Amino acid sequence: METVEVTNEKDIVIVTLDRPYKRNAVNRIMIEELKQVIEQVKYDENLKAFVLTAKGEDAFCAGGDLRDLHGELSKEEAFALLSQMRLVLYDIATLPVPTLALLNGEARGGGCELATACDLRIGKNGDSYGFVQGKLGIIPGWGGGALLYERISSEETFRWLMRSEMLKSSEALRIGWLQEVSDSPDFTLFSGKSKEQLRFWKKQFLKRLNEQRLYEMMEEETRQASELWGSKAHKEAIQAFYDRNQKRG
Ligand SMILES: CC[C@@H](C(=O)O)C(=O)SCCNC(=O)CCNC(=O)[C@H](O)C(C)(C)COP(=O)(O)OP(=O)(O)OC[C@H]1O[C@@H](n2cnc3c(N)ncnc32)[C@H](O)[C@@H]1OP(=O)(O)O
Repeated sequence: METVEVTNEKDIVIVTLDRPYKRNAVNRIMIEELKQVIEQVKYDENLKAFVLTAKGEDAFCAGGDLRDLHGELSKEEAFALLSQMRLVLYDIATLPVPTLALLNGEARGGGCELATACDLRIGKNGDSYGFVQGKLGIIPGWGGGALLYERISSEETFRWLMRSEMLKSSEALRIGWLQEVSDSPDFTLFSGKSKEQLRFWKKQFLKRLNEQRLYEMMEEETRQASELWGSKAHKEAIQAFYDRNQKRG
């Protein structure tokens, strides 16, 4: 694959985002490749656990690729494109095995949404993470806000989405978005556990989740994000990003 690397270590699938030169931003090719990966793992009876990480030291994922997911998309085009990635996140969140995001670097926007689709998150000391969409004139486009309500308290979710700021790993740990902070995140959590153990624990974990309600909340979020996609504030934010990078040459 061009933008995603998939390895399998004793039935633990490790998916590594592989666009480090673009801070692992999610472009259309990566969406397609993630869809293919999820379609495979969803039905893999041998699967014990699912790990999501990324190449490079700087970023786990800088969100949607602002060249692909630009402001000129119509509401309908934005909804269709955002929905593809939303369905990937929903499938990750409802996999029948434990899922773990090993955050090799910062996560921003959709990168936080993607990490939040996993059951658990381990980050690195000193990194930062932010649902920054509010500062870009939009809201999470892949249903990540709805997922966040499943991971941390409603009040902290509400606050983070409205603050739209980057949080240091220590703060992300305090609010319960990170479960661990380490200099070298790994998935030894799963070591020595059988498929039966791991799948049962995930079955128990999913019992508290109303999957239909989550699906509907995620879809509603994508629809609202699409309504905002062509807004002046969003177009200006994207232009500012282009201009910033143009100036830097
Ligand atoms: C649908 C997605 C939507 C959602 O649902 O919520 C979102 O994800 S909204 C959030 C979108 N993401 C962002 O706004 C982040 C944009 N990027 C940045 O702010 C900065 O790049 C950075 C992440 C803070 C890193 O800054 P810095 O260390 O100064 O590196 P560069 O800016 O030079 O980036 C290196 C390289 O990567 C490219 N890049 C980074 N982020 C993106 C992106 N989101 N889309 C496309 N490309 C991205 C950047 O352009 C540089 O490449 P070159 O220009 O080729 O050098």
